[in-house]
Amino acid sequence: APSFYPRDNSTCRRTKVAILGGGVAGITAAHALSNQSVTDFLIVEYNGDIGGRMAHTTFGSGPDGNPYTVELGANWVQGLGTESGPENPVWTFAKQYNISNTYSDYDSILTYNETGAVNFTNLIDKFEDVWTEFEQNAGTIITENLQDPSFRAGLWQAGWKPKKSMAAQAVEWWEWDWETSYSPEESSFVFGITGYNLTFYQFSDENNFVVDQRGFNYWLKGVTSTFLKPNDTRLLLNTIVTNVEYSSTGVKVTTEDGGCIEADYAICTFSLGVLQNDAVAFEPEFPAWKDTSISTFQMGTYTKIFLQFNETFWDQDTQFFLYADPTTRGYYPVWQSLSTEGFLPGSNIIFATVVGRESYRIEKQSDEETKAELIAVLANMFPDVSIPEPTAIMYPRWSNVPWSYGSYSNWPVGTTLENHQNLRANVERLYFAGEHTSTEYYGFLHGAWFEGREAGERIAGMIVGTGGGDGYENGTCYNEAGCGEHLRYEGLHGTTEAWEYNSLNGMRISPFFVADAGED
Ligand SMILES: Cc1cc2nc3c(=O)[nH]c(=O)nc-3n(C[C@H](O)[C@H](O)[C@H](O)COP(=O)(O)OP(=O)(O)OC[C@H]3O[C@@H](n4cnc5c(N)ncnc54)[C@H](O)[C@@H]3O)c2cc1C
Repeated sequence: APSFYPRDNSTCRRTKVAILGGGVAGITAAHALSNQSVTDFLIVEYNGDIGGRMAHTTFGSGPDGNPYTVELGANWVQGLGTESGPENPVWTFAKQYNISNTYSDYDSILTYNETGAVNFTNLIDKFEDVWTEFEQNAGTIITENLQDPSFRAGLWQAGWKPKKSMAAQAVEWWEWDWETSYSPEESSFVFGITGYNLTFYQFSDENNFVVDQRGFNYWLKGVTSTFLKPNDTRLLLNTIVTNVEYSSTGVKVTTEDGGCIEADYAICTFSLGVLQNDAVAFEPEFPAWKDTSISTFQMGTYTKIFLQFNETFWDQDTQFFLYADPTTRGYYPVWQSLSTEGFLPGSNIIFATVVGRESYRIEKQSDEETKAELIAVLANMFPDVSIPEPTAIMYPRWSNVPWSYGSYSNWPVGTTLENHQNLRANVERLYFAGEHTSTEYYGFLHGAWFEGREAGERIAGMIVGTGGGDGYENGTCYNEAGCGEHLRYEGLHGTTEAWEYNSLNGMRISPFFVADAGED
């Protein structure tokens, strides 16, 4: 008998599929199972609510004395879609559940340095010209199976060399680090380009910012209510997984409250940060191919720091304020006004964003220390204003959140599709899904959505289609790339071959097709 059999059978709950995590991927996995009439599943969630990194909290106070709702994690629907083309599923649901949102107008921007307002928006145009050139270079790397260089090298070869200009570095941060939470030096060139294209060319280049006072996760609750009853006993909230024992016949999950679940299959949707920080014990230890992928991919940190004042002393009609610090790249570079029409007008709330090393630095500081730095930056940006004392300050410390350990994943330099496929691949009966397993849309809500669906369908295909010789057959497998086990690579090649860009490796859409569409 497999070693995971519980010492005391009577204490374990039995289910067909244990879904570990109730974020977007976990919920869509459960939805996919339900759609194939597999209703014997349990969702185990650390927090008291579903949504995971689509998480909100209350902040400051409004005219009625009640606080505002602000998003700590995901805030935008990114790449909405067009009438004729495919639509981002998150956008489809955002519309269905009337999620309040506003189009992010990236032309609504003012630029600053330590002397105050200075117009360097021409550098934004210049960067965008370079982008057109280097995406062609990325195409060549793919077709010719060449080595994946850093995003920095890609920029450099296309003529973008910002070293001597803090303004150019601020623009680069706005265009790159702000999205990926890593620097160009740390990021993959090829998968940076494909990731960008598959969201912003396949769907559209529009990003809509959510200000719904019910919270962004309201749509996910709506979706959940279509297949779970209120207080459904299949959703275990406030339940922390501590151990996962897996084998070729099943999975046993132990929770901090002493409970356990025995399942035929499990889908682990914990973030890459959770996997990297040994927050959950997996037994047996993962094989080398799995560990290599977990340690290779990066978990970034993205921090929004919210400030409320008694007045709005910045331009009320502008959405974005970009600051080039004289000495430190990425030092409180982007500021967003929530006091602007379409957001939370009259709220007097503005927030700054930092990522990566700056996030780690301020996570170790007190709110007071960070507040002093923010006020000094605002004093640089607005030399004619005597910056008032904020009435509220708040920021999350994502890299220490025990159910996330970071914000979202990124692809490092010199990666291959094979290495990433190993991040997606199941180990025996334990399957994986989440934003980090998405080849096409890593880092995004919709990445988690597609991967959760695929994991649910792969398993449903096995459960529903037991009549077939392979354990599943046509008609019962909904997943385009097949059901059952994932492809995996026990020996990794140095580069990715052009034909490997296929759905078996999580690339359902051709990166070439998208690059062509983008050129039109
Ligand atoms: C600051 C920030 C900004 C972002 N901005 C955007 C954006 O604007 N647009 C966008 O599309 N995406 C954005 N993202 C990314 C987006 O939030 C994620 O891609 C997505 O929410 C990930 O969903 P998931 O299901 O893969 O993982 P998660 O949401 O992390 O779900 C995993 C679940 O597992 C649970 N869990 C973890 N450990 C345990 C345990 N031991 N026991 C039980 N349960 C556990 C967690 O509580 C969580 O609910 C942002 C993320 C952050 C943090």
